[in-house]
Amino acid sequence: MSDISLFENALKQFRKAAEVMELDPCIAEVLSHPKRELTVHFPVRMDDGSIKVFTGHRVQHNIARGPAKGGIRYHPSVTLDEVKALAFWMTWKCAVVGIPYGGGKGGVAVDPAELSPAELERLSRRFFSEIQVIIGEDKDIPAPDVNTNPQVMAWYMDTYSMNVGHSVLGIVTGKPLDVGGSAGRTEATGRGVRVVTEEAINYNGLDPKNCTVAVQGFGNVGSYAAKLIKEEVGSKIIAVSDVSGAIYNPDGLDIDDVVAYRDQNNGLIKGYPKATAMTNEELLTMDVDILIPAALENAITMNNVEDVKAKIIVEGANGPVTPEAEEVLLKKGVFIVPDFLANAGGVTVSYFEWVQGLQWYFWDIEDVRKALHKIMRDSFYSVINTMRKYDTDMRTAAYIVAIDRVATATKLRGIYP
Ligand SMILES: NC(=O)C1=CN([C@@H]2O[C@H](COP(=O)(O)OP(=O)(O)OC[C@H]3O[C@@H](n4cnc5c(N)ncnc54)[C@H](O)[C@@H]3O)[C@@H](O)[C@H]2O)C=CC1
Ligand SMILES: O=C(O)CCC(=O)C(=O)O
Repeated sequence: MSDISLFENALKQFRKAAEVMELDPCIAEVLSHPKRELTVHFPVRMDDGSIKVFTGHRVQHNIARGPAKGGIRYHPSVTLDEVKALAFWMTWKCAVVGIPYGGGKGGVAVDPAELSPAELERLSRRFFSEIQVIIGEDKDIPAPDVNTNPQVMAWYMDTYSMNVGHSVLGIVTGKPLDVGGSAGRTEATGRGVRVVTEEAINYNGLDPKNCTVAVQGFGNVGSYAAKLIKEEVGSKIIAVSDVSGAIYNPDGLDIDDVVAYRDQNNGLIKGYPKATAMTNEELLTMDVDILIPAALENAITMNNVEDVKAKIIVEGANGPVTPEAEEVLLKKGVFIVPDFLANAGGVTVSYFEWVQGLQWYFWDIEDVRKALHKIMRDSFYSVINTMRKYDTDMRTAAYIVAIDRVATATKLRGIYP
C-alpha cells in the first residue's frame, strides 16, 4: 500500500490546469470536493458458516453533466481516499470524451482471490444492495474495474432488479452479452488505448512498425491494449507483466498465446515458456519507444522516474504517474497521454451499453467500434489543439477541455447562484 494520498495528487493536477486556464475560483472550490461519499460496512456469510464484515465505498464526485458513472474495484488496498480520486478522474474522463455523465467510483477492500465463487457472489450482492440508496439508472451507474468482471456485473444487475421487482438493464454496464451487455465493452478500454497510442505515434513522427512497446498489467486493459496494438497498429510488444512478474521477448510476444497461457494458469503469466522472466521494476525502465502502465496507480514515482527510458507513455491505468514524477518526465521530453483520456474507451462503450439497455435495442460490433474510434480520435486531437493553444502538456490540456465542459454546464444550470 502506498502512503501517497491519491486524491491530493489528483488535486495537484487539477490546480495546475485551473491556474493555466484561469478558472473561476468559486467553480474550482466546488470541483475540488466530491458531491457524495458513502462508506458501508457489511456482513458476508463465509462458506465455513462464520460472518466477516467488509468495508466498501461509493463516491459521486460531480453530476452536473449527467448521472455519476464509474467502476467498482475489489482490492485489499481500496480506501476512501483512493475511491475519491478515481471518482474525480471519472468526471474529467466523461467530460473529455463528451459523454453525458458525471464521475463516480466504488470499491471494496477485499482480495477476491481469497474468496470462493459463492463468497464472491454473496459479497457482490450485499455490497450492491448496501449502495442501492444512491445508485440508479439515471443517478449513478457502476461498471467493472480492477478484479471485477462481467459476471460480477450480472450479479449486481440481478440484485438491483430483484430489489425493485423488474429487470433494469441500465443500472450497470460491462454486463455479459446475454443479460444486456454491449458488443465490444470487454475490449473497449484496451481498444481506446490502441487508438490513442496510434495517434501518439503519428503525432510524434514515429513509424508504428518500428516501435517497441512494454505493457505493465495484463488484465482487461493491458491484455487487450497489447493485442490490438500488435494486430492493428503493427508495433512490437516486447514485454508484459502482471502481479506475478514480467516476461520479455526481444522478437515480440505472441499476445494470443500469452493470453491463452494466462487463462490456463490461474490468470497469471508467470512461467510463460517462450520469454525471459524479469521484474515489474525492470519492465518500467526498459528501453522501449512506448510504455503502457495498465495495472494500478503510482507505478512511476520519484523512486524510478529517472530510469524510465520510453519516449511515449500511454496511461492505461488510472493515476500510474505521480505529479512529481510527471514533471521529471516532461523535462525529459516524454510525451504522456494522460489516464482519463487514454483509458476513456471503456466508459465510452459503457455509455453505448447504457443507451442500448435503456432502449432495449442492441448494436453490431462494427457500429460500436466505429463510434468508439471516432470519439477517441476526436478527443485526442481536441486535447492536442488545447495543448498547443495554452502551450502546456497533454494532461493539463485534457483537464482544461474537461473542466471547461463541466464549468459551462454548472454555470448554465445556475446551481451555485
Ligand atoms: N476495466 C476497465 O474498463 C477500465 C480500467 N481502468 C484502469 O485500468 C487499470 C487496470 O484495470 P483492469 O485491467 O480492469 O484490471 P484487471 O483486474 O483486469 O487487471 C489488473 C492487472 O494488473 C496486474 N497487477 C496488479 N498489481 C500489479 C503490480 N503491482 N504490478 C504489475 N501488475 C499488477 C494484475 O495482475 C492484472 O494483470 C486500473 O487502473 C483501472 O482502474 C481504466 C478504465 C477502464
Ligand atoms: O465503464 C465505466 O463506466 C467506467 C470504467 C472505469 O471505472 C474507468 O474508466 O476507470
